[in-house]
Amino acid sequence: MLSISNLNKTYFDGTKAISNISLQCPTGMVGLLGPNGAGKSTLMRTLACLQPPDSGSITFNGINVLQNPNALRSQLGYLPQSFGVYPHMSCRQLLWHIATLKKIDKRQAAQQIATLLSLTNLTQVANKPVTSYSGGMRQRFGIAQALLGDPKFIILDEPTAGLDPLERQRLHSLLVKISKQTLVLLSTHIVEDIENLCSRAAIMMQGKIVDSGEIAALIAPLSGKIWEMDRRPECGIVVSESYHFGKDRWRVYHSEIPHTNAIACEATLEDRYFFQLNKEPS
Ligand SMILES: Nc1ncnc2c1ncn2[C@@H]1O[C@H](COP(=O)(O)OP(=O)(O)OP(=O)(O)O)[C@@H](O)[C@H]1O
Repeated sequence: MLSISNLNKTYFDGTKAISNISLQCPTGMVGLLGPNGAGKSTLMRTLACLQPPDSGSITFNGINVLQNPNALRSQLGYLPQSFGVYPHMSCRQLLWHIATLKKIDKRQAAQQIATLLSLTNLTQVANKPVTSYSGGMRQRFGIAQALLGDPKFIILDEPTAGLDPLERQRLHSLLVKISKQTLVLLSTHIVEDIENLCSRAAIMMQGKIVDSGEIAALIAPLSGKIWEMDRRPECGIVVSESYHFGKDRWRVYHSEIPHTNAIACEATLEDRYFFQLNKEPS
């Protein structure tokens, strides 16, 4: 269980990136949703012990993370939004280097590296420098290094960025499997991925958690009140305006049918997220 209490972080220029955040995350996959600049990466970097908060506390399975960051680091896998790699080192060499830093026993490291290369579909190119990789291949290397050492807490900041649909699907299957015994904190702008993969989610805006919990419970207040229309509605609250086959499509929140042509829809996490975005002052 990850437990965050009253966490605050203000940068030197006065930006309050995290504002009194409290959150409980049990084992499983937890989604972190929020618009650009909401503070998601700041929160994840803080949880990964890469920057200290100004105040607050973090515990993971009984470890006081801020007092004992090394105890967390040995159980942590972290994929940042962007990362650098040593030039000229191959993917395999880099994974061995990281395995050494994580103090993984040599036999276990050999086994894990072979498995992770296969799971991330990098075995064929494992001896090429990571700097020569395409964006998606590089991202898959990032995922492999995050999973090295069998971590009990995995933080993934936009893990599917740059992945083609097949690789994205492979990663999803892997994450669902891993999260049966591991806490996976997943931040992505693809709301559908969070709805499909996670049992719980937290919505973050302007440095604050505005709602969190089981995804079914987050969506429940919109249930039976979401309608889809091909024209701008005259009543109700517009949740989102999008396109399908190039044609306008509005999703509307209203307690009763807003127009004879409106189609009743199952409420989604995306509806819930847009509903929240519309409520918050920007
Ligand atoms: N090192 C820094 N110094 C000053 N301000 C920062 C720093 N890092 C982030 N910020 C600011 O903190 C706020 C939160 O940024 P953060 O990167 O955590 O948001 P985010 O939710 O991850 O955004 P995105 O979805 O765009 O990645 C933003 O206003 C950002 O400009």
